[in-house]
Amino acid sequence: MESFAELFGLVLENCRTKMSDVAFNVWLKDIVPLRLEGSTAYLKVSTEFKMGIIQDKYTKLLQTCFEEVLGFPVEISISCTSSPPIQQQEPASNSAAMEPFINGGEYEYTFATFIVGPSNKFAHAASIAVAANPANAYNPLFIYGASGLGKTHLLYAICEDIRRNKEGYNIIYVKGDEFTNELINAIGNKTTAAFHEKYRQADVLLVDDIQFIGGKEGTQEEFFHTFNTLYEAGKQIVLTSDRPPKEIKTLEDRLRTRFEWGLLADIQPPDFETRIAIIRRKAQLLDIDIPDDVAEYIANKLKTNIRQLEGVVKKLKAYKLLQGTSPSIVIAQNAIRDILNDNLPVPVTVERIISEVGRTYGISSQDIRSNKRSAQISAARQVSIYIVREITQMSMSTIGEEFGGRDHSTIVYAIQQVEKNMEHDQRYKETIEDIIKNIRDS
Ligand SMILES: Nc1ncnc2c1ncn2[C@@H]1O[C@H](COP(=O)(O)OP(=O)(O)OP(=O)(O)O)[C@@H](O)[C@H]1O
Repeated sequence: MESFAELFGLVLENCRTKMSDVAFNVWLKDIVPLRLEGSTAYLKVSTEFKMGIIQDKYTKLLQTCFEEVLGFPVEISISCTSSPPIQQQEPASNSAAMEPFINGGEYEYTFATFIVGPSNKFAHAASIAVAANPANAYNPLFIYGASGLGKTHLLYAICEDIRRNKEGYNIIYVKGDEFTNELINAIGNKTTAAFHEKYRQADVLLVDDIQFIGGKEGTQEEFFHTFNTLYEAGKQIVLTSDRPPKEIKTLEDRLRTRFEWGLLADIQPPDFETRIAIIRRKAQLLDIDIPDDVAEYIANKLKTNIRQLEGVVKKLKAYKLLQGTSPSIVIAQNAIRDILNDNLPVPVTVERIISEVGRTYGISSQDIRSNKRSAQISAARQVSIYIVREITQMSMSTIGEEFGGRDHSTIVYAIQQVEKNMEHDQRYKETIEDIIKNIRDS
């Protein structure tokens, strides 16, 4: 289970099946899960009155439902917002690299839990070599492949392996878009020196989804220097991307060539046998029996994304816990339908587009929406308007409203300007195409 909140969601669903809807909605629905510590579940509600009722009437039920989900008994400790605060143990917010090591051990992203097949054995072998011999095997190691095929898993496995075997190594894991955000914040807060310091002191730097720096000039400049400093100092760099460097449009040539200096390793969608092995492994971890015909059915239906395969197994486990139904082909059909629906693309919002354009040009969303007329802000605003039209197909007047009540002709003019610039300026055109791709892919 990814988090206590998610797990508590299952517990609540379980409770819901054992009481009336009204009672559930009145007493249990709004409970806030705080944390699970040892075998005590800490929960919070909004009033003392609710707290009293739950303690008197529903503790037993909650305990039963917890035990059915977790497989072991728990004590319930419930507080209310007006009672003295309980110290919450939040994980350190800036340690993305620690995430996989504190997930309660349900599914650690290690080499041991990575199933190797023909589609990923090259990337796997390269990752093992890099972890065993940082900076002396392949540098940089560039792993690429479509979403959900195990790139992040391999990065975490490299981190974990080095952490275990090379004492004192400074390992930094960051996502491409977080690197950009951190840089923008550092510029805003005048802390760029600290930013340089942080990244240039890494012994191993792992950047997940590096494609997100494409088209962002300031970030590329910064990353170029970080890359050179680390490379020249003999430090290991590992990058992942959804495509090879030559297909990341608007990546500066000097970065593209550097990314190709070491080893490029691709991951392809898994073959049938690997898909079955992954389903089996996940089922074993979640302690659920999946008959062969059901596993084969799932493997035949979901061929391109391992995250979805795992999602189906999790759903089967949830059905078993909540409804007592054992995995069958019919249940698997439902689970697959749920997963595919969950994965329908989320509609892109205007805010999302503005913020992506803002990040590319180093301008805040607020300025893009404002009436400020500086050349840079106006240019970013025009690009935002163009992309909103491209992606959402909103009417000109609705776009005008989104951008602070601008009239129809201003919107038409902005779009025409961008189209004109795109015709004459290849680089400008590629930047816009890349922003659109980033938005559509994320
Ligand atoms: N070969 C494998 N063996 C076991 N589990 C795997 C394997 N490949 C992927 N997974 C699991 O599939 C899920 C998705 O993998 P991961 O997050 O690494 O994909 P990704 O390629 O980084 O995707 P994205 O580009 O969307 O971030 C994870 O839970 C991961 O553990």
